[in-house]
Amino acid sequence: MHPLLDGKCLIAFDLDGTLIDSVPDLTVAVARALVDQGLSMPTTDDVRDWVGNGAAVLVERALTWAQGAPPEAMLFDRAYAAFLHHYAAAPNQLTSLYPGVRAALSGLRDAGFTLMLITNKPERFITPILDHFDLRGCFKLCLGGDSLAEKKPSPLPLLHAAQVGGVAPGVCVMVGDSRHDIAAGKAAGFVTLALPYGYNHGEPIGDSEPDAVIASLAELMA
Ligand SMILES: O=C(O)COP(=O)(O)O
Ligand SMILES: [Mg+2]
Repeated sequence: MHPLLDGKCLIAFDLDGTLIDSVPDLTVAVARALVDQGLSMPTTDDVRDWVGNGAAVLVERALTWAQGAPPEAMLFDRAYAAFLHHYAAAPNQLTSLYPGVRAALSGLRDAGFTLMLITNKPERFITPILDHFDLRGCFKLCLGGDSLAEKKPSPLPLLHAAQVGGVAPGVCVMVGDSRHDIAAGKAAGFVTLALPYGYNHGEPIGDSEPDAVIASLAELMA
């Protein structure tokens, strides 16, 4: 077991860039949404840097990139609706689990940890994706970016998770790939563990000063 899990009982996991490599499917949905508006298509590398603040900000960043200026409200509304439509049609076509995820989640659950999922993704996409990978049963609670009044980097969803788990923030851990996970974790009083392989706007996750950077989820059980 990783030493920072000592004495802890609740672990909150981020989804995109932490458990799943979702950028290929996000790219297809964003590209289709932009083409629907007569705009040009981004690449996977473009989209990777736009992920992390939820779907609305993703679409806003994509439109700003395509037009060279922030979108007007009507264009945004059309493109956002198109993105939701296209992503809902194929959230799992090209998405894969990162190495070590399945074994770590089942191992930690069997070791007695309460596992929760806190993503900035819209809540409606959580169940289809977790069901696809047969992971829904690992989590006691799953929160999306629109489940509560605030999303990460706000500590609100993490504090809510601790409350639902009936434990103090000091015995909770946040595991994530982006500065928003680490900022939320620090503000909530959680221990923070970071993965370097995900999506962090092109910055090294160590810059956010998590309590530790681990190479993969396998290190949680090692
Ligand atoms: O939808 C996003 O922007 C990212 O979601 P995440 O919080 O699971 O990384
Ligand atoms: Mg993430």
